[in-house]
Amino acid sequence: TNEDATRKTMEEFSGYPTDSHHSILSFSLDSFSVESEKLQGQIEELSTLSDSPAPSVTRILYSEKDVLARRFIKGIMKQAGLLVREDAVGNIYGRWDGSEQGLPVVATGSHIDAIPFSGKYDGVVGVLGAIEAINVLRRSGFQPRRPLEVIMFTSEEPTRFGISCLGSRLLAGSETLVNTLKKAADAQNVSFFDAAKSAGYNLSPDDLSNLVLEEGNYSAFVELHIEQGPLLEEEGLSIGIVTAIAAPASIKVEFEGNGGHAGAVLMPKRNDAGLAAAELALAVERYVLESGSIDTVGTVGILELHPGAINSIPSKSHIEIDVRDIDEKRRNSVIEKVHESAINISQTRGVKLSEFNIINQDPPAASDKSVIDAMEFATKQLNLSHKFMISRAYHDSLFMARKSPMGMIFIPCYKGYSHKPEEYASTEDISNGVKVLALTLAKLSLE
Ligand SMILES: NC(=O)N[C@@H](O)C(=O)O
Ligand SMILES: [Mn+2]
Ligand SMILES: [Mn+2]
Repeated sequence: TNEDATRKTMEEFSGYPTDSHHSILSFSLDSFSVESEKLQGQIEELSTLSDSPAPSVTRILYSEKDVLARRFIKGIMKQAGLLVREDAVGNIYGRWDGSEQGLPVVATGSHIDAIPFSGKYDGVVGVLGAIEAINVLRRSGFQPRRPLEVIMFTSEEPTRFGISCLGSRLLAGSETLVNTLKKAADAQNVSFFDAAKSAGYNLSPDDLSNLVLEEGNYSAFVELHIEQGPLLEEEGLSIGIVTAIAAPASIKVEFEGNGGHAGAVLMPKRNDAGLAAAELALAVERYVLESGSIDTVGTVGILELHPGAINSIPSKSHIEIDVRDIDEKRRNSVIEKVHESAINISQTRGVKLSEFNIINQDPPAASDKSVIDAMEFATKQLNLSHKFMISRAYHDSLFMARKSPMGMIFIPCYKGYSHKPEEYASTEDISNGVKVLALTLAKLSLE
């Protein structure tokens, strides 16, 4: 019965027979105390390591602020008694060894990089909250059987080199990515390897290939994250148990026309690369809306014109398109239509389609039943309201799912805001998330 399962877990949990279980049960969970003020202080302190003014946060991969933030995280991991190490690309690991050596590890983690002018909580709650979850378990006298590990992944955000989930993708193994990184450069034309070097990561392409995780290295991976949507708040629920992560794709497109004088060149004579980009952006919206499902979303987050002068017809345009859906086939058919459109637009407007490059086209990921069960068990033990839901944002979990049973825990955030300074999650909601994560890790560590 469920009662026996709970009693069995609590027995394993505390290592004491449960004939006097009443106090142990209440003790165990009651002793689950999150130092929420301290945690909030850490979130605030980390948010000051930013290249944009408060309340916004901007923290780009391998920037000076990123290096300071990494040092900050390693310090807090050490304070939590974790064994800290880093890999070649700067994924940072904090381990708490289990009572049984050599068993596959239960891991948790997220990211601390932040896109331009975003908020304090995206990713950060899943790193600082994970370290606090370890502290919660230590304070309650728990002893892990399988080792527990907190991971801070390098560059979940695609800001600097246009590649999302760079650190976790490499752990999942991607020779395509290794080859892409060999020639990758940022907007200032700094190469990936030079940027890494400037941050203290002296690595070679081989180092990247060698990062791939061995099968079975992790027995489970759980990521705590703000929902980045409004549902939990709207429905007054504390916890979201994520069952699947939508499939993201990103495309880079460039058009080239022959530009010219905004006054002197008459409309019939123009090959305007700017209008080509604008027309394609609207086509993205049209195809997404015509997909027949609310789950299909499309965004043109970058649209740049060259030379970028009011009185000069754009001779070049660069746009970046983000298309997502929980249904991979439906998403891919949108991408095909967008590609056809780009070709048609280039022909009708007499501009050259100089680039149509699909940077990534990732499959969706499903959470694993064993991890979902552990998250549901924890949420119920803590008497927290919850729902099962999908993640429309992508996360490092999308790639960890390729190497380990995966699950995610969502907490509500203010009006579902994210990727903007108004992003906010309450101390109470964060604490609930930390407790659910702690109990989930404990259960998975004993299994
Ligand atoms: N979680 C999150 O914000 N991930 C982003 O990088 C995204 O664009 O989904
Ligand atoms: Mn994000
Ligand atoms: Mn994130």
